[in-house]
Amino acid sequence: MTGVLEITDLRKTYRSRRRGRRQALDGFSMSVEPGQVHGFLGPNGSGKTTTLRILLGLVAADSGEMTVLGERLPDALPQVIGRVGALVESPQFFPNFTGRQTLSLLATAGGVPARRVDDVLELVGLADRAGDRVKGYSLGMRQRLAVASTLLKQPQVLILDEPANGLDPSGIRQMRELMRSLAGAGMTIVLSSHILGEVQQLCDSVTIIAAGRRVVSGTVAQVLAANTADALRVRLAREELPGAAALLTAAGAVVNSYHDHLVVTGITTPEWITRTLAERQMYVSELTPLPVDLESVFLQLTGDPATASTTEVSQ
Ligand SMILES: Nc1ncnc2c1ncn2[C@@H]1O[C@H](COP(=O)(O)OP(=O)(O)OP(=O)(O)O)[C@@H](O)[C@H]1O
Repeated sequence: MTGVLEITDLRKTYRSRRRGRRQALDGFSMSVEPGQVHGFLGPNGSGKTTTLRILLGLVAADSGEMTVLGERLPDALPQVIGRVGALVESPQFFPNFTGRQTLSLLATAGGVPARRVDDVLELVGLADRAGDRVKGYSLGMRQRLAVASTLLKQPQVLILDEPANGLDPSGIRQMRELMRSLAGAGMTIVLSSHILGEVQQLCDSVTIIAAGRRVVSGTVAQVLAANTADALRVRLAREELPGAAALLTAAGAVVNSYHDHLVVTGITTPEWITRTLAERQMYVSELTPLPVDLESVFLQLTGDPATASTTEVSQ
């Protein structure tokens, strides 16, 4: 075990009288190298939050091994927790406190020197608004205040569950810049997210989980390269799409139909498509290789229907 964070064969089953037995983690493993921004991705209910809660000692695993910064968890949690910042549940702030008062209170409670408050306000870009009450903050500012609260103790590892959830594009960009500057300063960041385009832009490496098991992990470039599907977008007159889809499918291609085009995979020679359709007097108006992105890889590997509709719209 060499990474900053190592998880091996983690298992967890929830048992409740009302909901019965639910296996949240089924032999899940994950590894994060130092100084990386690591995206932890999976469909709803795949086990992300359970993993993060187990790491932080909020829930007990049934079995498996975990280390953070070389310390074995959960036994060494008291030794390591001071070096780990985490945001797994949205923190509640007093609305009438200012940002600075909020952090000062947390610094005092955590035995952190008061001068650190201004440092973290600067780091998260809230120094100018530190004297304003939290109730006047945007959601993005509150999220950055929450991240600031985890930075007070100068952690080496930051664990964030959906840090960009609910943010508008400018809030997402500010959060991305914050993550980049923290990683640039040497921090290792693990973040779960559903915003796959954002993860692709921000993260160095990813782990994708589905049904409590790891389905893929590696650098973003490796994951994309290993899952390139050679997909081609084929456009024809709309009324010809159903006939063309049937013809290409019968000839051995894998075809997905969209309202104004087809996506064809499993074919390495685009000329074959043009010829096969032209022989039936169907003429292609566009034939374009589709760039593979993390969203399509995620969909392909997890079969997540929630993401499928997003993929369809964006093609
Ligand atoms: N306290 C609990 N009691 C019973 N079942 C639970 C509990 N917490 C989670 N589960 C179940 O465990 C599975 C994994 O849930 P988890 O919250 O870890 O997934 P997730 O990947 O974080 O999902 P989301 O993206 O929706 O937050 C789900 O089937 C969920 O219903």
